Amino acid sequence: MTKDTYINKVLAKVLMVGAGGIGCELLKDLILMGYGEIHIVDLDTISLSNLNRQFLFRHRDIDKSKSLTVVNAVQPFNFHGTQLVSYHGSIMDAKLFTLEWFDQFSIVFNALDNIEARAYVNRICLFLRKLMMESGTTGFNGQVQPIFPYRTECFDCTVKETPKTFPVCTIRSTPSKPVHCITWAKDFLFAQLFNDEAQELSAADLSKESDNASEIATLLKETNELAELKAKIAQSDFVHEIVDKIFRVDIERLLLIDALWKTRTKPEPFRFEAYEVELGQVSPAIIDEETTQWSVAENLHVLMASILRLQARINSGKETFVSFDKDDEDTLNFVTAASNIRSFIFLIPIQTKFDLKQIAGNIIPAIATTNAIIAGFSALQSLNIFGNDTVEKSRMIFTSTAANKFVITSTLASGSPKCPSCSITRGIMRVGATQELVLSDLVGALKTKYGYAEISLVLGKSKLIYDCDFDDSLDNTLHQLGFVTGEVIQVNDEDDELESIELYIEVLEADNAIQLPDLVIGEKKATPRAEPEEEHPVPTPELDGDVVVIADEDDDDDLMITNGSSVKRKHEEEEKTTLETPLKKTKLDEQEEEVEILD
Ligand SMILES: Nc1ncnc2c1ncn2[C@@H]1O[C@H](COP(=O)(O)OP(=O)(O)OP(=O)(O)O)[C@@H](O)[C@H]1O
Ligand SMILES: [Zn+2]
Repeated sequence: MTKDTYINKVLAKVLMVGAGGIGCELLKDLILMGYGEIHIVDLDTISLSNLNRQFLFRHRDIDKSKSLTVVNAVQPFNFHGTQLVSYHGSIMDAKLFTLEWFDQFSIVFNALDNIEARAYVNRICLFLRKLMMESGTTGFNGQVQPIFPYRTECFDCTVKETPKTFPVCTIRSTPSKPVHCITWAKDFLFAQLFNDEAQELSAADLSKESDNASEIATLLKETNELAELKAKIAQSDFVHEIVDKIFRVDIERLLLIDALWKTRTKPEPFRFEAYEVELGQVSPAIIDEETTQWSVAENLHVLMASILRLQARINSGKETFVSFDKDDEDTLNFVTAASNIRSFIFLIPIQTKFDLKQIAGNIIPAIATTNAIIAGFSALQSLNIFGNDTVEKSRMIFTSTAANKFVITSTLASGSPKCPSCSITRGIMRVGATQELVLSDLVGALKTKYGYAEISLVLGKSKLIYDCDFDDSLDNTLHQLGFVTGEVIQVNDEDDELESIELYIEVLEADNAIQLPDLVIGEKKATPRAEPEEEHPVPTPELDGDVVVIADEDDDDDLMITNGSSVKRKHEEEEKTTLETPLKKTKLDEQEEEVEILD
């Protein structure tokens, strides 16, 4: 490191987003490297399952804020006296984290676990032309991507595959894989019985997925009966009624729908009586045997035991409902046993509790070593930023499981001309008095400033607020239309001659003018926000068994049932198992071979 690099680094203020698996490692590295000031943002609290790899946390820290806890945890080795500032909140909270706030940092290190937050930070860094060090790991795979805005590929330059979901009818009527039964047990059965916030699908939702009227009627009936049973949760025969309904009555009803079984093997309704003797001989210790495959009677024992415990928790009044959590033994036991008995009925292989936990909870195990390697390279790569030839010296880094190489590097590619984020000219628009300024003021200002003859305006992801055929809102105030700090507006040339632009809206308290950024607007070339094109197919990784990562709104590691999708049953065979984030191909400078890149 040269003297200049050292001085610049010591003076630098950097941001680290995410204090989880990569974040803990990265913070340690940045502190030991002697960065002057590090700000840390994380929205989460520490949970038991974090402790095996997020080494800055201890058992006593469970339920405490991650970002606040890491700051104290690193003090014993904060040899260079790095200033640390932490924030508990989502980086996407534009009120808390304004553009001005982002602008104070020389580098933004992403140590996140979801596409949405990464893409958000990417866009902010593009607006501010700020360097971002993107990193991610999944199991043994990991990568670091330095992003120099408008010079090298940004996070959105490669197509990110939407996480996999399953058609509802596969889950509810015709499961064929363990993961279908797990999803049913966790997202349908468990949620319906023990979680008040569970939402059930309407007939309209179901009809989008199946053309079979009797199937839809059966599924709705199933759910209504479950809701009636749930009302009996405090009663002593609850357990037997549940088992009989879900594993016998519901299955018998499904069997009446001939169309479902023309090409599929029929399920066999479960008869409690057939296992009564064996059930009496099951050792209660079976519940702790995580890596053995339980017999049908053992699954039945665990199911009944877990229902009793969950029933007692709710009856005690301490909890009004219980949510599935892979670290909550009662919920995991219930889902394992219910899923396995359903698998048995549908002639699908049974899973051990250990395997099921991976699938239902944390799907691809996070590996501490991969996090450590990736965090190390993320920190090391940041040193390039302070020297000369920064782009030329920077590399993408990938972990490798090949016998003779641990990491693979590649030079940074330039941004894709089709990228919805970095192929578009962007700037920051500052507006005050949004309660007084009306849309026509803005339309006029935009046309004058940028030379458009006629424009259309799209607010946020897709809200068209103005074009020449839709001028109803011209007299509405910007406030009424939803102009708030953090929102983005896209300006398109109705004549298709000039490029579109995207403006980040920053609402100012005092000033009442519209301040538009100076932008050079060329002739129209690519269509912004274009759909990803076929010519860059995203390969689907081969995974063993049914390991999948599927995101829902709250937890990126959750499985979920497709809900209201327009995919009908005939497409169900097309379902794919995917990683949380996409893979793409890139050329390598050293090996001249192609590798798969994991974001
Ligand atoms: N929008 C966001 N703003 C701030 N922090 C975020 C945001 N989204 C995710 N994070 C944080 O990024 C970190 C990612 O770390 P990691 O991948 O290890 O996930 P985790 O939730 O700690 O672990 P696991 O999901 O495996 O239990 C988490 O601490 C998470 O809270
Ligand atoms: Zn891009």
